[in-house]
Amino acid sequence: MAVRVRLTAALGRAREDAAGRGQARHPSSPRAPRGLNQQKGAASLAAQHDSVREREIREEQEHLDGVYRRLEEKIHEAEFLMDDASKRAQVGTPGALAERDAQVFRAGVHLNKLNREFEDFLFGRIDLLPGADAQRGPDGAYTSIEPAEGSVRPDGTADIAETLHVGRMGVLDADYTPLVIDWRAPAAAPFYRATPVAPGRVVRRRVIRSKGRTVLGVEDDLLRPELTARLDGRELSVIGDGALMAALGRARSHAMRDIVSSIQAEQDLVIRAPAASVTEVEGGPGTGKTAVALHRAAYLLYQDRRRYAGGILVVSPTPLLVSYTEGVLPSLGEEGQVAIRALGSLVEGADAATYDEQHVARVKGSARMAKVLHRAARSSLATGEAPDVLRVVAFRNRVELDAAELRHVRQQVLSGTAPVNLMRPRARKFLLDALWEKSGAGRRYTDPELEAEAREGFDEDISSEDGFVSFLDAWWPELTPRRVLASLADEENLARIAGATSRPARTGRTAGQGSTRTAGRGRSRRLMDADEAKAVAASLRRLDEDGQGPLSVHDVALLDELRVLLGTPPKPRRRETDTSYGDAVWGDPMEQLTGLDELTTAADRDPTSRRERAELQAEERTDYAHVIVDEAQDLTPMQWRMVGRRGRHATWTVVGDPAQSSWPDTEEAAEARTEALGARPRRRFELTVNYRNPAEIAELADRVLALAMPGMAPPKAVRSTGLRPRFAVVRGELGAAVREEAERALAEVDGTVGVVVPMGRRGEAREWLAGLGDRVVALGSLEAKGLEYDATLVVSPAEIAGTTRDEHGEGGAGTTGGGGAMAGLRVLYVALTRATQRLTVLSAEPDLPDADGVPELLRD
Ligand SMILES: Nc1ncnc2c1ncn2[C@@H]1O[C@H](COP(=O)(O)OP(=O)(O)OP(=O)(O)O)[C@@H](O)[C@H]1O
Repeated sequence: MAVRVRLTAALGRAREDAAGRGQARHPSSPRAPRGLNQQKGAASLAAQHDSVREREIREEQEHLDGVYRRLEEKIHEAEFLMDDASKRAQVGTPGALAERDAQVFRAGVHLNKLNREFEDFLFGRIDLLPGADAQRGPDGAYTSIEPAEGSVRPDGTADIAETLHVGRMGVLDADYTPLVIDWRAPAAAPFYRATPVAPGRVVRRRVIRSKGRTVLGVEDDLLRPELTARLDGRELSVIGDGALMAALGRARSHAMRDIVSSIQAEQDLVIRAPAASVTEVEGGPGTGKTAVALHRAAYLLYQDRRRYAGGILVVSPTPLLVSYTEGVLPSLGEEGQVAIRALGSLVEGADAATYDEQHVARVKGSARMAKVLHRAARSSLATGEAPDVLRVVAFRNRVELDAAELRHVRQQVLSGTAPVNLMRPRARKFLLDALWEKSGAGRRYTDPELEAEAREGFDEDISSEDGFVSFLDAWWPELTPRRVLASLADEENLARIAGATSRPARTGRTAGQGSTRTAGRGRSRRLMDADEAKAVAASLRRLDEDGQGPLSVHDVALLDELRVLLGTPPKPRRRETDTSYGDAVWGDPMEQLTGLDELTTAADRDPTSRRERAELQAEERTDYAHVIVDEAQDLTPMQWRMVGRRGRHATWTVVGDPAQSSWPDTEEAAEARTEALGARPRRRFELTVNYRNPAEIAELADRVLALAMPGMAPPKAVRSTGLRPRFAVVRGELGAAVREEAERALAEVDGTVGVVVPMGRRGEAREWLAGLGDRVVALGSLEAKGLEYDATLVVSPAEIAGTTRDEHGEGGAGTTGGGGAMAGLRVLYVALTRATQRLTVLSAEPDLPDADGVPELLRD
């Protein structure tokens, strides 16, 4: 007989083993001191539990064995298809080759998927009441969300009508009954969405833990605890402590895991939101924004592979976050069509990981830089190297344009709006006009037709003169973004272009508005003050005059802006028609195949299409079908412009948390974001539960939130560990104290330890921690974004927040006052919310710790 115990109505869950392991989370069933008889009773109950648990695991194992038998059949089928396809290749007619290519491709994709060893291929199950109608969907499951009338009898009993197993991909039995439903299929939605308040047809939700082909355990949630439900005549049993808590309690590694088996209802709504226009998601630290964004990418590909063949771009703030998250999509069975890029790597050839000092970053990221670069692009032609006289021979006479005349011609050319490099034909034409005028030849003709003929000859003669061609090359050279950026390392040049004076420049929106005057005329509107120009120019001296050298993350957005301002020769646009097979459109079919390198497709043998495909890939790097922006609160206006260009025709998912923004000028960034996303309609979602931090850590972080964003509601921490944050004070040398606390944290947790230091101390911190192993990492405060560790050591909150004087170059976050001070507190908030288990705060003198070591900023 199955054992069934009802637990709190509030939780709406029942646990078979409430007498034992489940009690810590269910205060309504406290562990009472037990007498001997009670203990005996408990022992026999426990034995029963164990046998029910074993039986349930055995049943799931049988199901999993059946699934693998079916998968093996499919693998044999795929191998047969591959074999057959390679024989067709020997026939050699174009029709046979095309057919073979399609077959190779389909079989390869299939084989590749099936061969992938998922740790938990099958992870879920739902037991359902009969549906309100008897309709079945394409995956063989009933489509109705609501139960049929009368499915629950008046005495509170009901029969389970359908059991669905949920996994990483769908598997149908030979007779088309669903053995496993893909987690993204509509039929799997109730697995994530059902709650005790709105259970729909779901009576029991089960998470199955397996490794390879072995089922290790099951965890159940009872969604309708008031029912006595039977499956095949036997009462439904309920096992385990709950999958979510089990997942959250696991030690962390340096790679994010997928959450496919425990996605929560509010997260599922975001993942499955229709991809129309812009989906905006806000939520505090640890609410699963990054996880949800990545699962959404997998969901969108599943829903509409053809549409998203144009690529999905995930924009991440740092390379660290890219490498932390990049395993999630492959674990969900999706690779190839999703590019995860750090902001510093969005431009081809750039791979920036260096950070500018905050006051420099603030100027480089600001929208006024667009104006500065516009002027720079146009004034870069007028360098000292440009020739200042043009001499040609026309009608056997010498014709000459002097410096003033050439300047006039350049201004005329630049009055157009095209990108500078694309104005070269216009420059050529205006030069010829000026030479014709100067030669006086036009005045000799009264007949316009004759004049036009003579002019045509004149243009041809002059244009083919070597002297004219080399003049044009030197006078209107092709400019590269890197070179123009490097030209701003010259402080005088930058100050002139930016109209810099010693008076402070107006920041934000107003700074660049209203003026049409150009730097070339020397009366330009002021876009920077003298100090700003000096600091920005100095930061660019890392580059040589060709712009080669280490770029900062903020330089990359400037390069992208210049790329557009300067222009590149247009490429022929074409869509990916020659790589489509049947219903699906894919990148390169051969990339999907496993162990089949010896086979080539007809497309591969054709050099033209190979080139076209390479061009297509290059083109796709700047134009995606869907753009996902993670940590969106941190994009500067210039970065929004850069990202916006990559999704001009895209749908968007934008996730972020204003309370974690390290950008001081939030209004300016909001405007840039609006501009990047255009007038597309927005759909907003909020995530409210913090899955990362235990309540004890969240509570401390909330104090900083109250300072940084007064009135903002923090997310609710889902669990509590009873471990309060530790406060320590540096007594001697900072490095020794950091090392000691890091060692202590390493001893306390099994997984990772993150040591968050002010940006300027990154280098030192790595040395302090040398030799402690790869479980511990040192991070600058801005690098901690999005990451998490089992234990975190936060070093000098005041210095991280920038509330102390910055003596370390890149140091504190908010040294520029006003918005900068608030931004600094938000950076501290990020640092304090990285720990999944333990947090230590190490204070130095500027933190003004009290007798308990609690720094001033973190006191109540
Ligand atoms: N439904 C879930 N089941 C299991 N784990 C979850 C779930 N949702 C989130 N998590 C875990 O919570 C942690 C935080 O998730 P994530 O990093 O996506 O949050 P975030 O909102 O992006 O945080 P931040 O804003 O601080 O970067 C991760 O370890 C993630 O795996």
